[in-house]
Order: sequence, then C-alpha cells, then structure tokens
Amino acid sequence: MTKKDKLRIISTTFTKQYSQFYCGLACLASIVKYHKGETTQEKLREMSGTTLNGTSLLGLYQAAQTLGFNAGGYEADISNLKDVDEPVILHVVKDQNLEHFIICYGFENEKFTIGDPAWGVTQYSEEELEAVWKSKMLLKLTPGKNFVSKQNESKNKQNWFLELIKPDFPILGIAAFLGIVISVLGLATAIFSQKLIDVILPEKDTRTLILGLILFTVILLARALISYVRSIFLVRQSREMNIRFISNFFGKLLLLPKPFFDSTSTGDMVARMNDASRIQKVVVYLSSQVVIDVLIVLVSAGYIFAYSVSTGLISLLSIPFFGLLAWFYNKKVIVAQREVMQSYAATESKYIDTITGIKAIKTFNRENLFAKVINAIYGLFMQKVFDLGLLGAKINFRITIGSALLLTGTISWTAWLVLQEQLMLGQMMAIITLIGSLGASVVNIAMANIQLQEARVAFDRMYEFASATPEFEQGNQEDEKPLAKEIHFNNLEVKGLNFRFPGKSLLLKDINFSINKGEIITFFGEIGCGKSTLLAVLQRFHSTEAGSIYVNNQSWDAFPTKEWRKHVATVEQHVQLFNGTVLENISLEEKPNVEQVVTFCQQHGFHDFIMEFQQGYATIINENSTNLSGGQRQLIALARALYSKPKLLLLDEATAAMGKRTESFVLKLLHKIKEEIPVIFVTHRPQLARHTNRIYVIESQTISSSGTHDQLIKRSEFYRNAFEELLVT
Ligand SMILES: Nc1ncnc2c1ncn2[C@@H]1O[C@H](COP(=O)(O)OP(=O)(O)OP(=O)(O)O)[C@@H](O)[C@H]1O
Repeated sequence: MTKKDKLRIISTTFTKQYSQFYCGLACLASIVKYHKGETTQEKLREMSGTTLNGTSLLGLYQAAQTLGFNAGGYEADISNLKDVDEPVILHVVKDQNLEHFIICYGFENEKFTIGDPAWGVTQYSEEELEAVWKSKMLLKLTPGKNFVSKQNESKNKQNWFLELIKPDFPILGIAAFLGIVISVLGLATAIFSQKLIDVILPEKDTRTLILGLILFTVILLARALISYVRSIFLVRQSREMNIRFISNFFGKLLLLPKPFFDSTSTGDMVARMNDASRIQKVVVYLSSQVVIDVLIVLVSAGYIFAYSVSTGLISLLSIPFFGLLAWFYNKKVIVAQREVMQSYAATESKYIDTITGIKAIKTFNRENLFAKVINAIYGLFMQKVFDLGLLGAKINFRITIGSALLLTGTISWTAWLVLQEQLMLGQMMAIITLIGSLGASVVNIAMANIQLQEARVAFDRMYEFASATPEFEQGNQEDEKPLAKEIHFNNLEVKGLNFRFPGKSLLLKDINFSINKGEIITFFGEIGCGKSTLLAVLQRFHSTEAGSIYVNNQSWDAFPTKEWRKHVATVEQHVQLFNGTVLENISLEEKPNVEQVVTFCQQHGFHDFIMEFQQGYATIINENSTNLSGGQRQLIALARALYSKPKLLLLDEATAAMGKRTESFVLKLLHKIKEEIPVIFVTHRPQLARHTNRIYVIESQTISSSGTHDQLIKRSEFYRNAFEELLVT
C-alpha cells in the first residue's frame, strides 16, 4: 500500500471520541474501520465495560477479542514502535495526569502517524511520543478469522432482510401488477380529454361522445375497484410482515446472553421493535408504489414525447434535478433519522424507568423532579423530530419549487406551441395533465429517499440486536440435545475459578468449593463482594476467566447450557413474577396442570400460604407484583423453583423479605429436601448461615475461610465480628 493510500484510508476511517471517556472506544472503532469492519462506539461500550471513568486497556483487549481480533497487550519501546506496520493502540498520559489512548499507524520520514481521538490525525516526532507514552503499553490488533468485514456484514444484513420478506414476494408482486394496471388506466383522463377537445367536440360527433363517455366511466370504475383490491392485499401484507418481523426480532432477542440485557435499556429494545412498521412501509413503497411511480414517469414522458418531442425533453431534463436534490440531502437525512430514533429510545427508557420506580418517586416526593426530567428528555426528542421535520420541509420546499417551475415552464412552452399552431389545444391540456402526474411521481421518488433512509436506519438498529451472537442457536443440536441419561446429581466441585466483568478488575479470584447431595452450603460475605455473581456463573450467565467446574467428577462442559439450566433452579432476592395467576407463575407452563400444582404445594407446605391469598391459586399477580408482599413473592418463587424439579437449588438472599414464620418454614423445608436437592445459599446474615452445613466466607475477592458456624466463629475474624455485631443489635 502506498503512503498516499494509507493516509487516505486513515483519514476516512479515523473516528473522533464522543467524550473524553470514549477515547479508547474511538481508537478501537477507528481500527475496526481501518480493517474494513463496521461497529459503533455504543456497541463497543458494552463489550469493553466502559463507564464514566473511561476504558481500561483490558476492556479494549476483551472488546477486540469479541470482535474477532487476535489481540495482544505488550510492553514495548519506541524502537519496536518504528517497525509497526498495522495500527496499534497506545496508552498515554497527557496534560500531566490525564490517561488517554491514541493510535499509532506507523513510522515514516522520522515521524509517527498518530490518531488522537480528541484531536484528529497528526504527526509526532520520536521525542513528542516518548513524552506522553510513559507506560510503554500497547495493544496490537490483527483481524482473526472471526473478524466480520463490512462487506460480509452487509451480505448478512441483506440475507436476513431477504429471509424476512421472501414470504411476501407473491403478494407484493400482485400488488405491483395491480398498481401498474391502475397507473395505466390513470392515463385515460389525459387521453380522453385530448380526444374530447381536439376531435370529438369540434366534429360534434354525439355517438362517439356517448361511447367515449361510457368507456371512460367503465375505466374509472375498474380503476377504483382494482385500487380497492390492491389496498386489501397491502393491508394483509402489512399485518403478516409486521408479525414476522417482530416475532423474528423478539425470538432472537430472547436468545441473547444475559449480559446483553444487563447492559441494554428496556426502552431501547422496545423502541427498536416499534421501528418494524417503518421498514414495512418502505418495503411496500419500494416493491410496489415505486414501480408505479417509475411507470407513470415513463408512460407519461412517452405520451408527452408523442405529442411534442421538445416538451418531452423538457420533462425528462427535470428528472436529474430531483435526483441531485435527493442525493445532496442523503447523508443529512440519515444522521437526522438516527438521532430521532436514538432520542426516541432514550425517551422510552426514561418512561419505563420512571414508571417502574414510581414507589420511590412518591416516597421521596419527587414527582415534580421526574416530570421535569421527562419533559427535558422528551423536549430533546421533539427537538430531533423538529430538526428532521425542518430538513424534510427544506427538501420539500425545493422539490415543490422545482415542480412549480416545471409546470409553469411546460404550460408556457406548450402555450407558445399552440400559438405557433404546432400543437393542438387538447394536446396541450393532455400534456399539462400528464406533466402533473409525472411531476408528482418524480417528487414521490425523490421524497422516498427520506422514507428509505428512515427504514435503513431502523433496519440497521434492529439488525444490530438481531445479529448479536446468541447464547445458543435455536435448533442447534449440540445446544438442544437432551442428555443421554438423566443427571443423578451427587456432587459439584469448583476449582480455581476466576471471574471479572468486561474491562474490570478481578471480582472473584481462585474460588474453590464443593457441595454434595444432602448438603446446604452458604456463601457469606459483605455486600458487593460477588456472591450473586458467583451464582450467575453457576447458572452459566457469565463465562469464567479461569478454573474448572465438575459435576459428579465430570467436567460440566459435557452438559449443554440449556440442559444444565433445566437442572438448576434459582430464587433471587428481587423476585421476578409475571403478570398472571399464582398457579401460572408456579408452573410456568402453557397449560398448567392445576391438580399437579396443588398436590405439589400441599406436599411441600406452600398450600396453606397460598390459600391465604384472596383467590388462592387464582390470585392474579399484577405487573411488578405490587399486590404481593416481598415475602410472598419469594415464597412463590421458591415454589416455582422446586416445582421445576431441580437437581441443585441456588438461593440468593431468598428469604430476606420473609417474616420469621415463613423463613423458619423455608429452612425446615430446605433441610427436608436437601437429600434430593442440595442447596447453595447466598447471604450476609450469619443467623441464616449458621443453619447450613458449611459456610464459605468471601473476603478480598476470594474464599478466606470455610467450615461450620462453630468452626468459623473460631477461624474467621470477619465472620465472628459479623456474628457478634448481630448479638449486640
Ligand atoms: N453486569 C455487571 N457489570 C459490571 N459490574 C457488575 C455487574 N453486575 C454486578 N457488578 C458489580 O460486581 C460486584 C459484585 O456484585 P454482586 O451482585 O455479585 O455482589 P453481592 O455480593 O451479591 O452483593 P449483595 O450482597 O449486595 O447482593 C458489584 O461491585 C457490582 O457493582
């Protein structure tokens, strides 16, 4: 590659940072684009664990690996850097203490080509670079076999789109055909009026007049009927395509891994789903209406040519003007559309967040504050809509001026031709009618650009989620395959487990523990020490950085994730129940077996508690379960977990909201079932931990001690202090 080519690629792919916290992301985005890939800083934010404190080199490394780069972090010196021929990310310290990332693209003519996301592409001398590159840390990125180039991404996008609209081809084809018939029949007015003025009326031919009128009426009626049939086809297509889009999108969304949901707002997901209808409208337009518009332009121009070649040329010359206008505004429209959709998603997120948090808002009398925030964020959204509307109005204004000039120009020119007796009056009237419909269709095609861009942005946003790597493929035999024989769970052993969230320091280090059938064990630790995360790892929601997990002395990798989750049930501290009856929430089946659920609850002692609800098993649980107490929610969640017949039960502060009576019922129940279902408890309450067989104390990221309550009172200062504090209070 010549130096000029390289510089051209650098300047077209270099991306500036959104804010100072995004410098690392901007570097990574630039390198992805440099290697002909495609990404957004937003997407990278999730992968790298970027927060308002910025990104770590480790976060960039992990994000790069997720993107399919072979990434390597190295300590190097300036002489190594001179040999670099592919862009690398450097960790630098600028303006005294400000940590920053820059890209080094290479060294030539005694200068380093540097991409600084805060400033742009620039040249550094060796001394200048030495002055800021104090850490000597660099991240080398080479596209690996999983790196997806923009070209492949576009192909994948196209395939997804085609797969979604393929079933509509027949219906859209019929609609397009009917549209063509309608537009051809639409020319009848112009032709009939021309014949009327130039031939029929001057010749006072009553018989032809009557016949012509009858034919004209029949044509208009047929046109109305065909339009009606076509609109029915399109309404049906709209229903079916929207259902297909949403179910495909939603189906894919649910298959994404849990960390995706941890880092994506609900509002954003809902907003993207709502965008489906925009795509459907454009599909209809492009596949059907645009054919009609193009046809109207061609046939009208053909007729105008037949009447007068010079007028035909004028009408054809106008088309590039409209095309240029559409091209000129193309990029601006895309940017404005994207901003509208992003701010719509932000508004939706804020609505959902505010409404779900209504209790806290009311408790702290903050209705006005939140109303103000909503107003502000909605105002921002409306501003974006306004900006887009303004842009649309500007384009519309230019197009209208263009069509007005076209119309007046044509009228003047044809009138002059009539005066010169080169054109008949009826032909002039017909041309004016035809130029009207030609102008309208050209305008439609030019304005379709706005709709098209809107759908493109909507589609890209939907595709971004739909193309994210699912946790497991639907229908993948490896993931779906049931185990050859049922698991008889005897033992789970975790050895040397390390875990960290993307871009963060280690949360869990060298975790070792085991649980056997017949045991209840507890993870005990301070808030935020990683207890819940450890349970999430056991549910396979996160992958570990190091360590091994064995089930019955066999690596747990032998169990497909779906199968594993079938055997592990969880009750969380913040229980998620669904809008439906208590019965439905316990069974989580399409058609719950009432008798089976009731018998199960009677056998396990839940029945009496449930019968205390107003309508027993038929009690409807509200959205957000506001009609149940925290303890009742946890009890139903425990019943649900046990009803799924797990082989291992994970309880995350699962009795924290219960009263004494319920909690002691639960503890008795757990001791009764532990012979069949071992239990892992997570708590920071020693009074609960003491009732379990073995306690693992998590301190400073690792298990600092383990044993029974009595052993830990002697062995673990942390545990003893917690227990003594309890006695004092
Ligand atoms: N999705 C996430 N991304 C990044 N950090 C996270 C994520 N989830 C949790 N954390 C962080 O990991 C740490 C451990 O969280 P975790 O919920 O496991 O703690 P815990 O010990 O269960 O606390 P508690 O007793 O309060 O429930 C916390 O500092 C938390 O902020």
